[in-house]
Amino acid sequence: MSLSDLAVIVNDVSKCYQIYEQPADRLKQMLFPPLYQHVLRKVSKQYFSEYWALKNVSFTVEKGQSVGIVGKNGAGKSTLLQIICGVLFPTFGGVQLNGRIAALLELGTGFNPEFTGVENIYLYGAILGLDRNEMADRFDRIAAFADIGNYINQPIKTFSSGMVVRLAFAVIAHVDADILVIDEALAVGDAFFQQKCIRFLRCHKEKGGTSLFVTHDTSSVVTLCDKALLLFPGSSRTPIFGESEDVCKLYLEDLYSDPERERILLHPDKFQRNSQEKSHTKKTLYGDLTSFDSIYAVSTFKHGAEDFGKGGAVIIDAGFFDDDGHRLSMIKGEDTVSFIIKAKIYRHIIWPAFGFMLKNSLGEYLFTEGTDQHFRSHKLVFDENDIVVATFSFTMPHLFRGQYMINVALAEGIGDEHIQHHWIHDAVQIDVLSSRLMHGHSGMNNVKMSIEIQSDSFKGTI
Ligand SMILES: Nc1ncnc2c1ncn2[C@@H]1O[C@H](COP(=O)(O)OP(=O)(O)OP(=O)(O)O)[C@@H](O)[C@H]1O
Repeated sequence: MSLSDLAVIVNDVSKCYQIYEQPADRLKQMLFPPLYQHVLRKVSKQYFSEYWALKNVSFTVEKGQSVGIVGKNGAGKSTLLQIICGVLFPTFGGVQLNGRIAALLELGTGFNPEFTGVENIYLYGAILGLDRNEMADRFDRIAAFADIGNYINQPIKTFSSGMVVRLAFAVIAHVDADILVIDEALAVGDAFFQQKCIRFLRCHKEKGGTSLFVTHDTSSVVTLCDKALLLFPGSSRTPIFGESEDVCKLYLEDLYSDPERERILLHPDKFQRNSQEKSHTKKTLYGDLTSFDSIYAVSTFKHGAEDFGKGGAVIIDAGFFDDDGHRLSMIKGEDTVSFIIKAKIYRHIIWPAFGFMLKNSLGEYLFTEGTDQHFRSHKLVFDENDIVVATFSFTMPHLFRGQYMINVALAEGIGDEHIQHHWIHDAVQIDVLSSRLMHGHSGMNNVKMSIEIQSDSFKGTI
């Protein structure tokens, strides 16, 4: 691999912070630096202790790769990103970049709180090397992406943290950066904005762009990143760089091997079987699943959501309904529900097919359903001015905690050879308020659980 194939080269980077116990020590260190102490013939004294946040970090990122940076709190992830972006100097080592970099670091970095959103867009552009005309060309797209309405004309200091992230992401998404650096920013925006950012990041990668993310969410690293870097607090271990899945496994191992966590959880002596239980040789316990409901809040149809299509039909409603046709705003895992898509037809359509896709916060499709194959033999035709309604009835799956979105679509044609007449991103939102799942994407329905204990120490049977 030649140097020109690399976007980022991090070469033996170390960062030492000086820790002062009290503010006066910082002043003393400034007034009496070691050389001055030498001149005064005083015994050289250091008023700070050293903390090595990073030690000997080296890795390279190829053009077009996405890299996730993981590690426990205080492992040095943000420090490393700041060094890569050039806002912090390393104590030793260096970073080489090949391409234009745009970063979303700590909330509001690069923005002036006194300036309006509009002024900050131009300021941010200037920092990234784009002149006023170049930014003016992109302004409408940036404002549409940020979607913060008239707040864009207000000073940034009046923005909520979510609005700051929306604006910052909108800018870095439109400056034609080759390398994007993002520090936990996606966790701040709302679910619709997150989906928009994920779509943008996938698109950036498809076009050959490079990205570096800091996150605590290993599933997003495995899904979005080719490689990952694991850092350890206080540089206690050598950083590990490798395939994202392997590195995330090591990160989880590191996280769960915390001795403090084990000390709290492992008290075997506190849990003894009672004497009555000891009189049995076998005991079967049945799981009480009813006390662990999965409960979801479901939005209504989002009019004006992002969409595309040829316009031969327009989806005018979508949502969850019960058997009596009432729209549902609250659903439990395993409830029987109907997901309904309603459309108005604007021209003659042959082989029409409805579909919907349930996505997690990373934009991954967890479930997709479509009418295409099931209705082929009916040789369906829709005509201008028809109102058509597709109903999908099913038992609601158990979902992991988080926010989910549903895309809805109406296409014409068979299989992959079809025209999308109307596709709406994020038409309906599901918020999981409680979940019986501890891991994974979704749980199985109608699960019965039991545990049988067989032991020689038991006497008798139940
Ligand atoms: N300016 C500073 N002065 C002194 N110590 C600092 C400074 N900035 C960071 N540190 C320390 O360096 C270590 C690494 O901090 P950093 O913010 O890079 O970690 P992180 O992995 O991003 O943590 P988190 O996941 O909690 O955001 C921490 O122990 C932090 O206290």
